[in-house]
Formats: sequence, structure tokens, C-alpha cells
Amino acid sequence: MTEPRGPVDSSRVPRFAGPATFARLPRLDEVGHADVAVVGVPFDSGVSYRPGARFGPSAVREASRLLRPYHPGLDISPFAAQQVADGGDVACNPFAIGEAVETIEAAASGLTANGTRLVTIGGDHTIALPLLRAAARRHGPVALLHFDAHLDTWDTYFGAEYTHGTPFRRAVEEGLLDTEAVSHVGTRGPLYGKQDLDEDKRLGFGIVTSADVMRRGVDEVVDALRQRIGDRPLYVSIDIDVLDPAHAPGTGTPEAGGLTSRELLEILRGLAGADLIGADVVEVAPAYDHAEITAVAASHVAYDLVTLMAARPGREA
Ligand SMILES: N=C(N)NCCCC(=O)O
Ligand SMILES: [Zn+2]
Ligand SMILES: [Zn+2]
Repeated sequence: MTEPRGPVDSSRVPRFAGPATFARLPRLDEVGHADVAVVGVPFDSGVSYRPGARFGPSAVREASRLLRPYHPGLDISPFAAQQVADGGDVACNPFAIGEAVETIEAAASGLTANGTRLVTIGGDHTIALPLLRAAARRHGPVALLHFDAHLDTWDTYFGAEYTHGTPFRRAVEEGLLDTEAVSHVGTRGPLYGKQDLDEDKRLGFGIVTSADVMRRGVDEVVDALRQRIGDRPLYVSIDIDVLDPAHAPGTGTPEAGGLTSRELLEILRGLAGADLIGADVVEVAPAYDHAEITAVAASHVAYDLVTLMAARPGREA
């Protein structure tokens, strides 16, 4: 096997120079095959409040210029352990949500056909549904860890089935998830009614609220989550609004009382060894960001996801 091609050397070419691929990695078409591809989905036609997550992928790539190749927390050099590449953006129709959902599913299926694992940068949370469809087609029903202020298991908005508030209800209905192992982490904030929680529970979800993370602490939360996941194939979906607006102001539906970026990163690191088959980071809306706070957080979260994939190579690698 040839050595993986890593990022541009920032001691030779300043990190603020040149095109912003994720972490200054090569493009997928430059390396041919990747074990892990970071892919953008600039789609935000499913939002219920502030738009703008269509600019998330480019903002996260820009903010990722400062990432370095060694992860001390996990003692891994993720770009040396495996070939990681930037897979570019999925071009989807901003005027037709159903068509966009099909385009995203087809793109994800194509990109993963030879065993490549995806870390997808959104885009709004609508995109998790087609990504899960592609994942379940390869792996069967998957375990899900869903980091979010919101449940995203609502039924419809204005009669629409495909929105950023409904992907996980659709995913359960379609049999994409192993409902013995689906959890929300970081939920908080007002709901439409108590029935939101009842219906979510009926769908099979467990909940670790934002307040639970604060009260129980990261280690206990990680233990509980890992027990529920077991050795199932795991998909991790991270809505950046799981972070407190102080840590992620640049998002479409902010809720007070969220996780710190430190708590989120530590929970992710606690997942090392899990069979992570795919992941997304969604809902970064740069127009509401300040000083790249949100985009930097999202770039580090994506880096940790790539590193978790290096910590346990894919079954098909
Ligand atoms: N940010 C996501 N994914 N969903 C939020 C939906 C909340 C609402 O419109 O009531
Ligand atoms: Zn959310
Ligand atoms: Zn969400």
C-alpha cells in the first residue's frame, strides 16, 4: 500500500495560502481512493427558521486550515493512519427538496461503494435522512448517536415530510435505524407539547439532555452511550446547535443552555473504538457566526470524527 497523501505542509506553505480543502487535505480526485472522505452538502432548503447553512461547508473548510496532523487526545495521526481526502460538494437542487434528498442519497451511495467512509458537512439537518439511507443500504439498520438541541423526530412542517426537524422520524419509519440503539444527546429548550417526548420515546429514542451532561458528567454519559451502542455499526449525526449559542452562535435554530465545545469533543473522544461507519456535522450558518466561533468548533468536531475512524479502520478497509 502506498503511504497516504497528507495535508499541505504548513511549515512550507502558510496555512492561510492556497485553496481551502478540509484540513488542507488533497482532493479525492487527486488521490483516486480514500478511506475517509470529507464531503460538503450545501443544502438548506429544509430549515424552519434562519437560513444560511448552505454556506456551512465552505465556512468549515476555511476554519479547518489551522487543524494539525496529530491528535494528542487519541494519540493518532489521522491523516497518516489512513487516506483522508476532501470529496468536494454534492450539487443538489435548492428548489426541490425531494429531488435534493435523492441526489444526496445517490451521491453518498456512490462515494461509499468501495468502502470509503464519509464525514459529511452540512447543510441543514434534512441531509441526515438520505445519508442514513445510504448507510443502511450498506450496513443494515445502524445505531445512531444524535447530538442536537432538538429531537428532529417531528412528523411534518406545513405538511412537508422532508425538513430539518423530521429526518429521524422518517429514518425510523423507513427501518434505517436499529431502534435498540438510538439516542439523542444535548436536547433542551421548549417543545410544541409533551407529546413530542412521548412520540420520540415510542419511536425508540433514549435521551441524554444537555442538563444530564452537566449533572452526570462526560465519563458517565460516555459509559451509558457505549453500553447502548455495543458493537453495532454506528452513525453519528451532530447538529452544531447542540452547543450553547456562546459556543456556536452561527446556526439557524439556537437554544440557550447547551453543551460546551469541550464537553462535546470529550464525549466524542470517549467513543474511540466504536464501529463508526459514517457521520455528519450540520447546521453551521456562517452569516450568524462571529469570529468563526461556530465554524472552528465544527471543524474540530469533524477532525475528531475523522480521528475516530482512524482509531478503528472500517470493516471493509
Ligand atoms: N435545527 C434542527 N435540525 N431542527 C430544529 C427544528 C426546530 C423547529 O423548527 O421547531
Ligand atoms: Zn438542532
Ligand atoms: Zn437538528
